[in-house]
Amino acid sequence: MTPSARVQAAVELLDAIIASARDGGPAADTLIARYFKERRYAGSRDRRAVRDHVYDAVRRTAERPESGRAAMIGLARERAEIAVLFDGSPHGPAPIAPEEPGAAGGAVPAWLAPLLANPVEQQELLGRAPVDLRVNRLKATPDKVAPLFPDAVAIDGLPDGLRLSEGWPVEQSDAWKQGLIEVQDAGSQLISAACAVEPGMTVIDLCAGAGGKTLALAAAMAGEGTLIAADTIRSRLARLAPRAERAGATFIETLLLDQGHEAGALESLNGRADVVLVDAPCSGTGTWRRNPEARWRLTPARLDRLVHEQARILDFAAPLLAPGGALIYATCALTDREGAGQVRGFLDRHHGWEAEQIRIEQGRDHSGGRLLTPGHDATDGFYFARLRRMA
Ligand SMILES: C[S@@+](CC[C@H](N)C(=O)[O-])C[C@H]1O[C@@H](n2cnc3c(N)ncnc32)[C@H](O)[C@@H]1O
Repeated sequence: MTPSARVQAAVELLDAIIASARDGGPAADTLIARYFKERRYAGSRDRRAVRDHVYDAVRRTAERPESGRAAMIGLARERAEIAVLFDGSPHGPAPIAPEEPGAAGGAVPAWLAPLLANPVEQQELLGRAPVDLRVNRLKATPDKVAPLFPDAVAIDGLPDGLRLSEGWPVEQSDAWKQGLIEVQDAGSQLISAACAVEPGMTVIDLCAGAGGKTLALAAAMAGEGTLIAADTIRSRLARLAPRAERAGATFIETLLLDQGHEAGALESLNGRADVVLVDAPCSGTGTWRRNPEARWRLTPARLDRLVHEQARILDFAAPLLAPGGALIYATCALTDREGAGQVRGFLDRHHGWEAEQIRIEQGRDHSGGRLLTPGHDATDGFYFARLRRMA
């Protein structure tokens, strides 16, 4: 592919990503993989260059653009080496007309910026994310794993954490294939640590997804006790089984919940859990480093729906706790409505509960919980709180 043809390919991909963001379709990574599957003539350097163009354009554009071409023209207006590739050559993009609009630059959509928690460094939400590993204590120790990754550096506050540079192909390593390590952002690892689970406990990961945090909880429990991973989406829970197998965490039980009827399926667990983790579905504002087009998907109406669902999940989680047990509420969103506001609402609705101090050094105290941000902590952004059911 010529350099101009790569820009045109980025324009076409951006059109698909914009439509998918508008219509709730697949993520950008999936669309890029599909695009190249149908274009076998593109070599690995072409693919990398097109992908870089696409993500550079997505990162610099806060609001969903009119078109892929507008998104790329916005980038070209900042980068002369891209602008010259709009040259009208075969397979390349047509020259940019003098008045032709380009997408405006920015980090956070205008409607959303005032809703982010005050300490959040908004410009830093779109930086490059490193690859963080968690050593799986069920199969390995940091001493055994660290020499396998000589470039890795330690992560403050996480004895089992190791950090590699962006794009490291961890899943091709023997250590990953053997289940000695998991790829897990340091923020997620800190949330699992804040759960403070111990061997022998009864623990419920209520929004387990494919089990990223469940596996960290399993390792902290040393494989002893009861660990239940629940979710409403069958395909997500199904992805946990092979991961648990690889990690040697076969004591995990899964529970598929019926959306809107969760309390019935959970009834037999009422009053039994020492720890319940609610890693709630959210706007994902803390993960834009990895999914920058997520900000093109979010709308005020979708945010309202998420806030309502988070409160509902907290309400059916509460009865599961034994007296003295802890409900950990976590969200990779950085809006106060999804974080501090949910905790305040929960404490207003439920008596006999208190927000506990979280004893980790990373992050900042924020309205009864803890805030992690890419700018302050070099992790994905999270808000989390520990709510104790008083004995
Ligand atoms: C932020 S993701 C969880 C990520 C996961 N804990 C991890 O560490 O990889 C939120 C999850 O909540 C699930 N979810 C949404 N509504 C739910 C509900 N009413 N009850 C349980 N899970 C729900 C979603 O399917 C999604 O998998």
